Amino acid sequence: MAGKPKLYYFNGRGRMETIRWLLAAAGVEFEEQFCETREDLLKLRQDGYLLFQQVPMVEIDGMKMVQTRAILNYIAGKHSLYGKDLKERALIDMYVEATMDLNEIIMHHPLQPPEAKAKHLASIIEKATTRYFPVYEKALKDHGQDFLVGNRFSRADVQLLETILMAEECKPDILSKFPVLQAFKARISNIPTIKKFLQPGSQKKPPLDAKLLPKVMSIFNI
Ligand SMILES: N[C@@H](CCC(=O)N[C@@H](CS[C@H](CC=O)c1ccccc1)C(=O)NCC(=O)O)C(=O)O
Repeated sequence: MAGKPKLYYFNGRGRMETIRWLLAAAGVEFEEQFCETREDLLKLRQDGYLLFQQVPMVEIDGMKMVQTRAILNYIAGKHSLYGKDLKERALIDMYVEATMDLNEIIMHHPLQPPEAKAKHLASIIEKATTRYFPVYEKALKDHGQDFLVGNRFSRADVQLLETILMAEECKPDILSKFPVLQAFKARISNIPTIKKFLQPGSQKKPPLDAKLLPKVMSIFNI
């Protein structure tokens, strides 16, 4: 039996956070090795650990996996979080590609220059409340089931919850017009593996703060 997955990234959310969420939701314990400096990243490259010279990289089942979506797809498939057939997987893919689009905008907010922050925040709120959340609200309302797809817990539920919480960090009352999503958030947060991940002291990371920003910029030369 292979050991625990090992995650290589900086000590923050970025592109690795959704992978942490999915492993935690699946009840899979994992280890982390943090890139604290650019030298740490360069060493991983020199040691041939990074297929495209980038992180996230996850050592899992004898593989050194890179590319966030590929890693997420593997974990979801391995832990039966990817629907029961091709059509359920197609719907799950549509839902999670959209949550990752919104996540992408939110995760780059701390990297915006000060003069662009207000406009960028407004665009996050506008996209979340007009393009994305109405779709999930309607889907859950129309089928009246507990989960987004196939009346069964899947990565779509995990990734939507992660995105809802990130959006609430941007605007605490962002779900005020989405009562079904409010109930969904409470229900999925109560799933034991997720409830544990939401407890203080878990491997869930805080938002990228001003203190960490210079370190991220130097590690990745941005
Ligand atoms: N397709 C791939 C892309 C993976 C990727 O962009 N990795 C980056 C670090 S994450 C990024 C750092 C700043 O842009 C960040 C950090 C914080 C928030 C958002 C992104 C990297 O390794 N940059 C070194 C280089 O590209 O030379 C995948 O989905 O996995």
